[in-house]
Amino acid sequence: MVYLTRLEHFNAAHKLFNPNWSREQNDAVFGVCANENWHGHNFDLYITIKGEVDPETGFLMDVKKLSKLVQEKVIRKLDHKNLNLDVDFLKDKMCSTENLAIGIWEQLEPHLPAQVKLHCIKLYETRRIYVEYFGT
Ligand SMILES: Nc1nc2c(c(=O)[nH]1)N=C([C@H](O)[C@H](O)COP(=O)(O)OP(=O)(O)OP(=O)(O)O)CN2
Repeated sequence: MVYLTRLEHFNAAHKLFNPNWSREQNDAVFGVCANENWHGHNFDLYITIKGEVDPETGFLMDVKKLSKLVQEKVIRKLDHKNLNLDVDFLKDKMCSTENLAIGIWEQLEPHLPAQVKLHCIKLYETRRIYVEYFGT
């Protein structure tokens, strides 16, 4: 079994805000991240797939094709977007890094070629904050 990782990148705005709570409760729980007028992040997204090496190519999968797929199925929906307002797969969800990582997995996993499995979505919200998701 071999593991292959591709790094992608996107910028997006969001706020952490639970619409079922009062302004005060949101401020108390999320602090500046609940700022009504949004804040932004430069996200780094590490996509790790696993499987066996094809002896004819030496590849698990052509990483350029993986990148194209991630761009098409994930980055296009997120880059330069407002995560609370613009992203169909986050509708009615809290825009945390955890939910974003899970959503990215769900967008990508069904489209991978049969010979590879998705191993991990690792998503950096800031240099110091990241989430790893390994599926259900
Ligand atoms: N479990 C989670 N906790 C927090 C999340 C999250 O997605 N999951 N997100 C946030 C905020 O979005 C926040 O914007 C984090 O950024 P920041 O405070 O800038 O983070 P850093 O600690 O890296 O930066 P400092 O410069 O140290 O403030 C909060 N919590």
